[in-house]
Amino acid sequence: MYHSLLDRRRDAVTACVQLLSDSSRDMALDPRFYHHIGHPGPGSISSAASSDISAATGITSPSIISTSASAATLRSTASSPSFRAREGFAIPHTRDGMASPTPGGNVRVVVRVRKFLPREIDRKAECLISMDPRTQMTCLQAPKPKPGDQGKPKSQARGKTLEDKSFTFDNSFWSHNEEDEHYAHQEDVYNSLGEEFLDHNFEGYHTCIFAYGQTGSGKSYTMMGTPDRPGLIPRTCEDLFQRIENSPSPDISYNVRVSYFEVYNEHVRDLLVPRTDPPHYLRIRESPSEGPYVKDLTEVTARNYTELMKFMRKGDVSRTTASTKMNDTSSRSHAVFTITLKQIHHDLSTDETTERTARIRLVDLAGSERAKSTEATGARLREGANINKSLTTLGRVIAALADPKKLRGPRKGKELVPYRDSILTWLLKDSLGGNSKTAMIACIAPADYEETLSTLRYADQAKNIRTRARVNQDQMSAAERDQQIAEMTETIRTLQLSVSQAAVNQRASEASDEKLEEYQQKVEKMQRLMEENKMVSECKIRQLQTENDALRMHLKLAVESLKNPIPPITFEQRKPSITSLEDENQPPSHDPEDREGSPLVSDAESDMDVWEDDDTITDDVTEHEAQLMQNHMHELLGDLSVFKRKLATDHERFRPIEEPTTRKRRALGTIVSNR
Ligand SMILES: Nc1ncnc2c1ncn2[C@@H]1O[C@H](COP(=O)(O)OP(=O)(O)OP(=O)(O)O)[C@@H](O)[C@H]1O
Repeated sequence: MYHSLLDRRRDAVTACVQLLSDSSRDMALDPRFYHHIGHPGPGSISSAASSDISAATGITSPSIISTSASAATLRSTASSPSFRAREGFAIPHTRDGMASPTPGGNVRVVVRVRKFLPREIDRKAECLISMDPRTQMTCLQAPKPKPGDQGKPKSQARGKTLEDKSFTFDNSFWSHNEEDEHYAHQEDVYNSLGEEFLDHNFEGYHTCIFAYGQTGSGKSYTMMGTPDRPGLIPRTCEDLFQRIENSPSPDISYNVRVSYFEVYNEHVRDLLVPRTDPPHYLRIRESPSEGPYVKDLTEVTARNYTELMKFMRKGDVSRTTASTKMNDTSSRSHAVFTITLKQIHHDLSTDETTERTARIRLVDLAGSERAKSTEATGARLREGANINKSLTTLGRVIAALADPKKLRGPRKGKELVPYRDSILTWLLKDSLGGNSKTAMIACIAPADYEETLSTLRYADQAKNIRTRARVNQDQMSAAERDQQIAEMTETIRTLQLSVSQAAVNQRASEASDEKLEEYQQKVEKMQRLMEENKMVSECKIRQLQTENDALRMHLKLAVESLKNPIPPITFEQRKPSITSLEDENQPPSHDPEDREGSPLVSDAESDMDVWEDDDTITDDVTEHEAQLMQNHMHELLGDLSVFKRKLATDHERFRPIEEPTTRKRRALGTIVSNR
């Protein structure tokens, strides 16, 4: 139905344009009319073919975005969002759901050195780091020998081999002293890393940025920042919504969801729910399609930047921190902030929807620490041990991924990456070695040789990891989507029955638990699908409203143009130059006979007569044509109303009646009461 209406409307508008072009051959139509309908206007037909504006509707097609995005090299700041990702939906049309594979990329590794903290200033610490902004090289100098080491060569001081070391990274951020012209502010870190990663998200890639380093090296400062110096996470959130709000295309809908959890002492805790005593820990599951995930993790929709920040702060407050000797507010857990960006593009002409999903994972790891330096005891010591355990596993995972040959097990070709040896690495499996574009920010303190060397070695190894990021894209017609929902409804009904049956029969609780879990997952998936359907129908309504407005404006302008045509521009003919030369030598004639003989005067007069005649004829024609077109337009508006009514019905049908969580709870409540 949508198609036939659309085709009819398109034909009619084209006919109107043709009609107007024909009738305007001898009169000038208001140029605003041509501009408004996206028609090139008389005399510029050839350029129409390359126009990015639909001749039928005047609505900017997404391809115009890619034209503007051809300035792919544009750089921008956080306050002026990047245009690089604005490629619209120039989607590679694969129907298998997973869009075209793209060549894998290496993990991007950057390093950032912080300024001295008061305790370092107090002990007159020396800065061991230097960076070359040209080559992005980071140099670590061996510390000066202590008084007891006097006389020994520098390399043997403290009984250890301490040497100067150099490493080259994708970026070396110098944040040690603000007076330096190369000082890297929070904004600089975002501009050279966060912005590009957000571009990837809009292209449909999953991304992960994680901060790594010893305790007190500046990870939380880089990721979260402070209220007056926001870090990478708040900047990403802000830029994300700025881009969405500035999105010029009415046919793309956006959905942003967020979750936030911490891994504390090898347990996962939801940071978006209030703390409980005893703490409620979540379990980890692995699905064949999604990989490892946290079961029952809260995922909420954020409609704007303010809401997103509210969730971020809520989670931040809930995160486990404590004061240690090395850091007053030391993070005692690994925090994983995840934003899921869904872009749904609806093509009105084919009634097909294309969905891009990107997961933005921003991880602030707990810092590695030496019990000797932190002087921790009791709970702090146990936390430290667990932090170190997961970071050591992370190191082994990085080492395995960076050199997979080393870790080929006894079975030929089988890789052994120890993801499962810690909760952190298991959950980050996909981000570290799978479908993700990943970056590591190695944070270093300026005056700790050994810890910094260890961090730089990790970072150096991580450079060799290759991930296999691909665009996560799905294409579906409206009919397919409806069918999927119908199938899912049926599956849910069957599952619900079998869960109730299992409960009634008091069978092994494990089997019923599995069914229950499967049922929950299906219900959640269906809720998401319904939500997306709602977005698609909202998108259709938006597009139609735009077209409707455009059509009304066309009608108004066309009728105005027909009723009040701009008179054609007449050019005063000049005498041929030879005549002028001849006439210059003669006095002006006042004889009426002479005037009659002059072709110039008589032509001008006859022109005037013709114009008067044309005007009378045109008036009749335009009245008639205006009437014709008005009829056409009325018909079209009628069609559009039918179309809108159909959409409103769809919209009503797919509107979620309750909050998803309430629904889920009720569904579960039903099952529990059935048991
Ligand atoms: N680039 C920087 N500029 C100014 N101050 C910084 C910078 N980096 C870190 N700091 C300061 O250093 C201190 C420690 O930083 P932060 O808490 O971010 O360390 P961390 O690596 O997250 O530590 P932990 O692992 O213990 O949580 C904080 O007071 C922070 O404000």
